[in-house]
Amino acid sequence: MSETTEGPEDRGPEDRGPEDRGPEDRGPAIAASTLVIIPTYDERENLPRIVARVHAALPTTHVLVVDDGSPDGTGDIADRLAAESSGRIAVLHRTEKNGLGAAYIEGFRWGLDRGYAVLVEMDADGSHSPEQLHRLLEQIEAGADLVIGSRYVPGGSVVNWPKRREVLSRGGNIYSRLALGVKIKDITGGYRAYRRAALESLDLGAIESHGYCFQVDLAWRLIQGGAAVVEVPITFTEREIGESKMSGSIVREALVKVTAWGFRNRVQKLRALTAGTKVRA
Ligand SMILES: Nc1nc2c(ncn2[C@@H]2O[C@H](COP(=O)(O)OP(=O)(O)O[C@H]3O[C@H](CO)[C@@H](O)[C@H](O)[C@@H]3O)[C@@H](O)[C@H]2O)c(=O)[nH]1
Repeated sequence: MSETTEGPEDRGPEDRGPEDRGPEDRGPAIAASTLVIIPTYDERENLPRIVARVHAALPTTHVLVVDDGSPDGTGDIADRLAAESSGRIAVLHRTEKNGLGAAYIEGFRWGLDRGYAVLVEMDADGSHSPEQLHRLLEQIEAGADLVIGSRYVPGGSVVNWPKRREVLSRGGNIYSRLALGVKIKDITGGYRAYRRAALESLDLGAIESHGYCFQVDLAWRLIQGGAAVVEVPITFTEREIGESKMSGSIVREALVKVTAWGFRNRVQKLRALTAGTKVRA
């Protein structure tokens, strides 16, 4: 299904100890065992910029690009970046566009197999600022299982997003909160850091969400499992180059799935209530 291009050294974080921390290390110590996963579809101009920003902000952090056979040649650019990266960038090539969820799951598996302590989700288009990644990692170091970079907590913001997109996003978050009974303000947000144990606790093979409701799906599964989920404020900036891959079918998938999860949860709670046991969330 997919093939990997790795940088020349192909060293996972398990190969490095604290003695390897040099003066170039910036940000929290855990940055050196962090993998930033960047899914790409037609992001040829954005990819080199975002990768350079990640490494300028956190020089020891590794990057995995998961490209779905982008027609614009993003995959070739990713290969070139990997070849020049001294092992800090790797690339997973998938044969065709198959959704954000499937791309991330393949990236998570790759990162878990190689021993990374933290796995980060980040868009390629610059909406998620690598300069704010340390905020997410600091919360992982403080004990969180999942940290969501949040546009909708105090201090968070959205810059240059078309009004209808912001309304859709805010509406989707309010609907998810009501349907699922959770307190998270930005459960659809895609700038995240996962502690590896949190991902290991999930049956990744059972996750079928294709589009952006994948974000809700994962957070919801973790909340139900009792994980510590924390939001930190971020500034989300609309892309300057290229186009969003958001579509009607992505919105419909989210609406149908979130409604079904919420309904199922209410039924479970009712059953538990009558049986005298407790259901999370
Ligand atoms: N490999 C792969 N990558 C994809 C696919 N679809 C989208 N991507 C990549 O996923 C990232 C996000 O896609 P965009 O289409 O730019 O997202 P957006 O509209 O800005 O989405 C925003 O809202 C989503 C839903 O709330 C969020 O999940 C996302 O993080 C962001 O906040 C980009 O790097 C894009 O290339 C796919 O099928 N396959």
